[in-house]
Amino acid sequence: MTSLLKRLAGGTGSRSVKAELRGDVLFALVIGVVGLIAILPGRDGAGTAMADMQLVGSIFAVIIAAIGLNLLTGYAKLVSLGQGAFYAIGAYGFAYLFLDGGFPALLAILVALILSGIIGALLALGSMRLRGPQFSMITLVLAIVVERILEQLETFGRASGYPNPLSHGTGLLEPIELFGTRLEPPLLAGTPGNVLVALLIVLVIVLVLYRNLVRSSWGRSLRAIGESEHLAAHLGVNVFSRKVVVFTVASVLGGLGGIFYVQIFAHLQPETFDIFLSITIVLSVILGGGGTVLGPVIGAALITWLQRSDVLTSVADAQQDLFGTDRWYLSTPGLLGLLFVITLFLLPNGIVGTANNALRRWAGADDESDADAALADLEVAQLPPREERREPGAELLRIDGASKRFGGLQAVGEMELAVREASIHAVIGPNGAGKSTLANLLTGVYQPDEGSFRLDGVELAQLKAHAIARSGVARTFQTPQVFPHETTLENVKAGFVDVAQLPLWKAALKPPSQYRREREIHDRAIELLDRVGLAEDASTLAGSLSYGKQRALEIARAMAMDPRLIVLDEPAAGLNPTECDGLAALLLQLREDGMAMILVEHHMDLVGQVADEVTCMDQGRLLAHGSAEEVLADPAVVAAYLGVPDPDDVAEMEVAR
Ligand SMILES: Nc1ncnc2c1ncn2[C@@H]1O[C@H](COP(=O)(O)OP(=O)(O)OP(=O)(O)O)[C@@H](O)[C@H]1O
Repeated sequence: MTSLLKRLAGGTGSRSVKAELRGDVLFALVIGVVGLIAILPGRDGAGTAMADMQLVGSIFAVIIAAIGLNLLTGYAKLVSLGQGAFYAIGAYGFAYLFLDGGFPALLAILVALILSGIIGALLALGSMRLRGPQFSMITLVLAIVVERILEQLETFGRASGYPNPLSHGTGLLEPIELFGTRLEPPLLAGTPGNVLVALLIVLVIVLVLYRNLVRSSWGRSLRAIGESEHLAAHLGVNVFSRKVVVFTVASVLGGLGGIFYVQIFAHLQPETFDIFLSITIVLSVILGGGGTVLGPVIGAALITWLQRSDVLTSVADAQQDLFGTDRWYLSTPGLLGLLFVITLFLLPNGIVGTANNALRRWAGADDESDADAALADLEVAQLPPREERREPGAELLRIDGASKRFGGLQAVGEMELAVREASIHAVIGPNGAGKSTLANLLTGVYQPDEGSFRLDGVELAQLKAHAIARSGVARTFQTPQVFPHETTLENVKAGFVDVAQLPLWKAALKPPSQYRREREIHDRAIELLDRVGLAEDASTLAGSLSYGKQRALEIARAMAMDPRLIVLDEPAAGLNPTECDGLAALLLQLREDGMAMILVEHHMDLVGQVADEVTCMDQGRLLAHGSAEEVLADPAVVAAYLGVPDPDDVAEMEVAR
C-alpha cells in the first residue's frame, strides 16, 4: 500500500513542486521555440515568405481566440457561436481607438480588450441563466448582429476619418510602435514582419497563463460546471458568477485575437468577421480537442493552415478536373464542413483528446480492480479537526418548523431535528415520507416555504446551494453523483475549497504558494481515497467505477470539503453486505474523528449499527425521535412502515435492530 501511495503521489497527475516548475518552464520554452522556428524564415522580409508569415500570424490570432473559446466550450461546456464577434470587437475597437481616437497603441489595446470584456460580461449577465441551445443561439445572434453592423456602417467608417477601414481596404493601419520599436506587419516584400516576434511573446505569455488556469482548482471548477452544474453548486461553486467570469475571459481573449489580426494584416474588411469566422474557431476547438490544454492550439493551427494554404483549393480544383464540371464539387468551406463531420465521427474527442485517451489506455490506467475491495479495505488516517469544531455532543444543527409544499402536496411539514457534533443522526421513514426533500431543503436544492435551518447559529434557509456548501454542509446523493469523465483522484480534488474560492489571478499567475497548495491538495486527496478504500482506483475514470465505489468516492469528496456536517442520502442503497459493513466502519470512524452526519437511510441494519439518534418521518412530519432502539421499536414507526402493526413484522424489525 505504501509503495502504491508513493507511486501515486509522484505519478498520478501531480509531481514534486520542482518537477512541476520544470514542466511549466519547458512548456513555455517549447511553445516559444516552435513559434520562433515558424516566424524566423520571414524575418528577412522576402516577398515569398510574406504569405507564410501572414499564415503564421493568423494562426497566432486564431489560437488566442480558440483558447478563450476552449475555456467556455471545451471546459465549461457552454457552446458559444459568437467568438468571432469578440474578435471583430477587438480588431475594430483597437483600430478606431488608435486611429480615430488618437490613443497610444498600448492604451488602445487595453481599452479594446476592456471593451470586449464589458460586452462579454453584459451578454453573459443576460444569457447565463439560459442553457444549451438557447445560450448558443444568443451568441449566434451576437455574431450575426456584429457582422451586419460591420457591413452596414461603411458611412460611419468614412465619417471616422480613418481611410476606409470598413470596406475592402486599401487603407493601411500604421504599424504601432512599442518601446521605441516599430512593429512592421508582414505585408509587402521588404517589410520585416517583426510584429510577429512581439505577438509570439504575447502568445507565449497568454498560453502559460491559460495553461496554469485550466490545470488549477479554477479549471477544475470549469470542468465541474461542464459535467454537472448542480453538483458543482453543491461543491460550493457559485455557478452563475463563474460562468459570467469565464465568458468575460473568453471574450477578452477573442478580442485579443482580433487585435493580433490587425497587427498582422493592417487593414480590416467586414467579410473577415462573418459567421464563418466564429465557426472556424469552434471547429478549431472541436478538431483539436475541447477540454484539453493543447487541443485548441493544434486545432487552430491545422484549420487556419488548411484555410489559408492552397491545400483545400487544390482538392476543390482536383474535383473539378475529375468531374469536369464547376457545379458539383465541394468548395473550401464545404471541404472544411466535411472534415468537421469526419472528425466528429472518427475523433469525437478531437486530436489531442483521442491521443490522451490512447495514452491512458496504453498506460493501463483504466484497469478496473476488484469492486468488492472498495469499502471493505479501510485504512484509517486521522481527519485534521476543523477549527470551528466544538466538543462532541454540542448542538451543531437545528431545524425548526421546516415546511415545503409541492403544489397540493405537503412534502415536509413543520419538521424539527437537531444534530450534535461528532454524531450520526439517522432519518428514516417509509417511501415518500419526505426524507430526501428535507435533505434537499437543508442543502439548498429547494428553498423552504417556512422554517429555519441553523448551523451553529448561522441561518441557512434561503441560502443558495453553493453558499450552504461553503458554510460547511457537504452531501452525497441518493443516486451517486460523480464527474464520470474525470479520474477518481480528480473527483476528490473537486471537493477542496479552492475549487470554489481560488481567485482567478492566483490560478493564472500561479505564484510559488500555488505550487505548494496543489501539492497539498494532491497528497490529501490520495489520503482520502486511501481512507475510503479507493487508492488503487485513483487514476480510473469515475464513470467506470462500480456503484459501491462511486458511493465511497462521494464520501471522500465530501470529506475533501472539510465540512462541519455531511448529509448522506441513502448511502447504503445498492451496496452488497460486505460493502455495507465497510460503509458502517467508515461512518463510525468519521464520527470518531469528530464529524457530524445526517444519515437518510432505509437500511435498518446500518441505522441500528451506527446511529446515535434516529428521527422517523411520515407524510412529511415528525413521527418519532430517540435512540435507534427506541424508534425502531415504536409501534407508530412500525405501523408507518408496514401500514398496520403486525406482530410478526415488529419481530422482524426487532431482529434488524
Ligand atoms: N420536486 C418535486 N416535485 C413534486 N413533488 C415532489 C418533488 N420532490 C418530492 N416530491 C414528493 O414529495 C414527497 C416526499 O418525497 P421524498 O423524495 O422526499 O420522500 P422520501 O422519504 O425521500 O422517499 P424515498 O425513501 O422513496 O426516497 C413524495 O410524495 C414525492 O413524490
